[in-house]
Amino acid sequence: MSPRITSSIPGVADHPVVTLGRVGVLLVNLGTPDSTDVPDVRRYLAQFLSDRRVIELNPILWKAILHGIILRTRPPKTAEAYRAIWMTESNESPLRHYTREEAARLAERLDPTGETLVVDWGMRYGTPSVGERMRALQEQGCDRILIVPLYPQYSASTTGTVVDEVARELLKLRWQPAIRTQPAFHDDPAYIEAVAQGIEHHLSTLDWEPEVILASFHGLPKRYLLAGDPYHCHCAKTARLLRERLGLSESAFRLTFQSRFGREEWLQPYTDETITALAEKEGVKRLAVVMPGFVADCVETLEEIAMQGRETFEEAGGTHFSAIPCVNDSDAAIDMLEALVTRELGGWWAKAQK
Ligand SMILES: C=CC1=C(C)c2cc3[nH]c(cc4nc(cc5[nH]c(cc1n2)c(C)c5CCC(=O)O)C(CCC(=O)O)=C4C)c(C)c3C=C
Ligand SMILES: [Fe+2]
Ligand SMILES: [Fe+2]
Repeated sequence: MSPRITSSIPGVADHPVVTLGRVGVLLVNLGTPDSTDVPDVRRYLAQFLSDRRVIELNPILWKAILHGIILRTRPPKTAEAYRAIWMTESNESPLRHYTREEAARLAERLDPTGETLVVDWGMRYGTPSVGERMRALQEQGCDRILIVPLYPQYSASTTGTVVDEVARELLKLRWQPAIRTQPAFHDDPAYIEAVAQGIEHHLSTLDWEPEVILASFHGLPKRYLLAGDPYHCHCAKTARLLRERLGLSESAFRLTFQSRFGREEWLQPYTDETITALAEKEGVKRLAVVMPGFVADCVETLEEIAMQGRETFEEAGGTHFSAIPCVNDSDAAIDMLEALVTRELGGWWAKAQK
């Protein structure tokens, strides 16, 4: 057990006593609306799509398009997609549900008493915010915080903006905690193993075998790749490592990109076009899709792929379709997080445990 350093300011009677010496781990995911009501979805999209790491356009022009067109037309459609996948029992989106469960299960594994290490979770957009959870960790005596953006592949539009937000929070503080950030884990054996095991397990529950498996990643404007974003390369490496681990050929396991937004060119090949072409041009009847870029199931996996993707495939002549669940809060996912986090904490946690 760690000896705690207790600090207070002599002579200032009402100064809070701060117990230091704990380590905080903050899992951060993208974000999600608080409900499926159109105003809540609009508020969430407004915050998300105002982020200049996400939309790299002339800010004045984009503000006019966002408020003049997008936030008038998109929220009802997005709200409908969320309604189709909402977890009614806990009244929340799957992304929030699984992110919270991952944090709870990781805490249980690492330090069930919370004596030396506290695991928490937050969202880059919407609630609970990154700043709110960082403050909560500090209030619990965490003077060292590991930030874990839950994106295996690095992109400025996801990982980068989480780190920006953490830095903005630090700007407000006189007494800052020490910060570490979890690097991309797109090629980490623990992550590849968790996804591969998820694929194998899911396929073993089907009474048919896919002819092709698509590894479908969230897309990104091609412009961002050309500007130096490593995301495309990270996705390609993940797909190759998974293909090798599963022992599949390049035509049986293919890399695609989903979730296009706007009119410009995004990373190719596109998932929806590939699904149609596989059925129509290659005569593929049995297709499975895995989405390794998402640690937790969300509107993009459950609605866009599991629902719309199936419809697209069946309309094009396919007969068997299955969307493979993300690692979510499975044992394999917690094994992966435990491996990543303990490695990244290194001496930090060892010190707290002394
Ligand atoms: C230009 C817009 C977008 C970029 C760039 C972008 C990058 C990006 N996003 C994810 C992960 C997720 N995105 C999700 C939803 C979502 N993404 C965009 C747009 C961009 N994403 C929108 C408009 C939406 C909202 C839904 C919709 O209207 O279609 C989600 C799901 C959130 C949930 O609550 O379920 C995730 C996760 C990555 C990994 C990424 C870049 C690599
Ligand atoms: Fe997105
Ligand atoms: Fe989408």
